[in-house]
Amino acid sequence: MVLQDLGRRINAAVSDLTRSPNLDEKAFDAMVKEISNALVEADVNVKLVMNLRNSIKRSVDFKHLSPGVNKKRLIQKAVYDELVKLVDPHAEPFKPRKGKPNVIMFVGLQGSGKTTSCTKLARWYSARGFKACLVCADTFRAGAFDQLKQNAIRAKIPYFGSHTQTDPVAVAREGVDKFKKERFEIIIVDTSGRHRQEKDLFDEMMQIQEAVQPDQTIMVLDSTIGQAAEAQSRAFKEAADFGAIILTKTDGAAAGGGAISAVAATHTPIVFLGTGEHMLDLERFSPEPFVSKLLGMGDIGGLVEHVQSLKLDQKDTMKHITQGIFTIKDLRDQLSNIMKMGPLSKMAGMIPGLSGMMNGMDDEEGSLKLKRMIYICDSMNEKELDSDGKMFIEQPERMTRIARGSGTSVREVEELLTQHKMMAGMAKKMGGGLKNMQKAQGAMGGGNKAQQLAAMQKRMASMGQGGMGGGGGMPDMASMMKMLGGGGRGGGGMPDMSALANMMGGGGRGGGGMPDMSALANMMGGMGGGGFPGMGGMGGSGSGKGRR
Ligand SMILES: Nc1nc2c(ncn2[C@@H]2O[C@H](COP(=O)(O)OP(=O)(O)OP(=O)(O)O)[C@@H](O)[C@H]2O)c(=O)[nH]1
Repeated sequence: MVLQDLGRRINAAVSDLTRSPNLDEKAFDAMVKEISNALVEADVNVKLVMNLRNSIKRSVDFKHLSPGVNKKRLIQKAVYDELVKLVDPHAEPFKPRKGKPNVIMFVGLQGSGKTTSCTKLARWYSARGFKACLVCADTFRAGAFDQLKQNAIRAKIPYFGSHTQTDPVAVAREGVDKFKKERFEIIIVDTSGRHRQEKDLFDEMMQIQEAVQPDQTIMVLDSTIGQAAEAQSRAFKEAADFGAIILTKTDGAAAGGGAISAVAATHTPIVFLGTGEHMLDLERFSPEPFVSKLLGMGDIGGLVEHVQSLKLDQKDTMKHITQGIFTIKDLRDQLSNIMKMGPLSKMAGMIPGLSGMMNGMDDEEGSLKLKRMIYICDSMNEKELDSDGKMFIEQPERMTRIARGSGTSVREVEELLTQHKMMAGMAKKMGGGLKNMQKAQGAMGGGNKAQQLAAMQKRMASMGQGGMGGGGGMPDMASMMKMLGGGGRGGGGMPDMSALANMMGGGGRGGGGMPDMSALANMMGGMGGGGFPGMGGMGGSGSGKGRR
């Protein structure tokens, strides 16, 4: 059972209860029991589970409920709040300052995912405008420097290390001094791991700490150890003044839930979760978004952040859309942007209600479909790409040529052109409306969109809406629209929520295709750079395996 399954189980328990006609104390007790069992199976400490169970029961005291109270909402809110409490370390991590050198030192047992996480974090900061670099002070494991070097080159991060120096303290000092002189802002020092020798690990940590004076020391913990993470994080908290934790491999094990709650219980801040082997598989940890995501309520703030960090190139397309134009090349650019965002299943977790819907959807299938669409575009000549697609209707033989050139079928080419036609129609309708939208956005004070959306999500959560009990895991779009200011069809400065709703419905019209991640994410996050609604029907001709 992976973390997602834990969320689904809790979600199902709450939804079953709130939908049942007899919402009585007996049914409520059964729900609390099911949630507790799921948590214990995810290796959450039994004592913590008992506390959670008692707190939920106290919050929803059936004997003293006044008749007018909305039981459903009260129960959803109690479960949400208690889960947040369970994973909240109540400790603020260090925040790096721009324009200053911030030294971050990594420690952890061998194989915990330290070197991988160092590079992920350097890339994360680099994507957010920090000048980041890596120092390899792991002189213990042969090949450690080469591994870091390879990762760093792939992520385009400057690095320092030595094949000959055997003293980790000397390498760390030399590397940090060099990068400080070169005015790097995030200097990440990777140290050697030990195999179950905590004393050695902490001794070396102290020595390097002494030499490089880190602003933050991060311990990397493999979350598959579940609640055993408590002992390690407790020892670490005592040894490191500025200690924070990254929990890795949360993608593979339900025990991640146990590890998160165990670390939280020691009040050591959890800064990030490792969610896979890929460079982009690092998610900032924050209790409320984490629980929202776990319960299928999405993490809009996280989605916005993710999209912004990808620095997607939308300039040409946006310029076109403001003029009411949408060429096939624009479609191709959007398809590539979707590909850059990472596996569809991961994106889905951030979108309210979507993770449940994507249940069973195959990432490989989705990305294959996208690739074939890109191949089709790549087989077109410049004139065709810059066209509005009409030339294919006038000269259908062009389709045959392209199908042959791209190794696809004429039907697939037709589908792509239909998709394009629909989007071009939307672009035309939007035309100048988008310009107004950007103007209005400026007039709104240019506030931080990510913050606004995160606040909105918080509000949704506290209202007990969203994925839980929203009927089949879908969010309550009406209230979401209300919260966003009444929908923006009139170009009033807010995103086009009707298009968003369509996309959340994921190709509903087309019959179980892929939802439009790029457009959705852009609409939510890329207001400055402009939104891009309208690919809801994509995949309508797809495999139909979106909802098995
Ligand atoms: N699935 C998954 N695998 C991960 C994650 N983080 C790291 N890994 C994998 O875990 C393995 C060990 O990672 P390393 O980064 O080499 O571990 P390390 O702690 O630096 O190891 P030493 O240098 O030997 O101390 C590698 O195969 C990584 O790809 C994660 O979040 N999810």
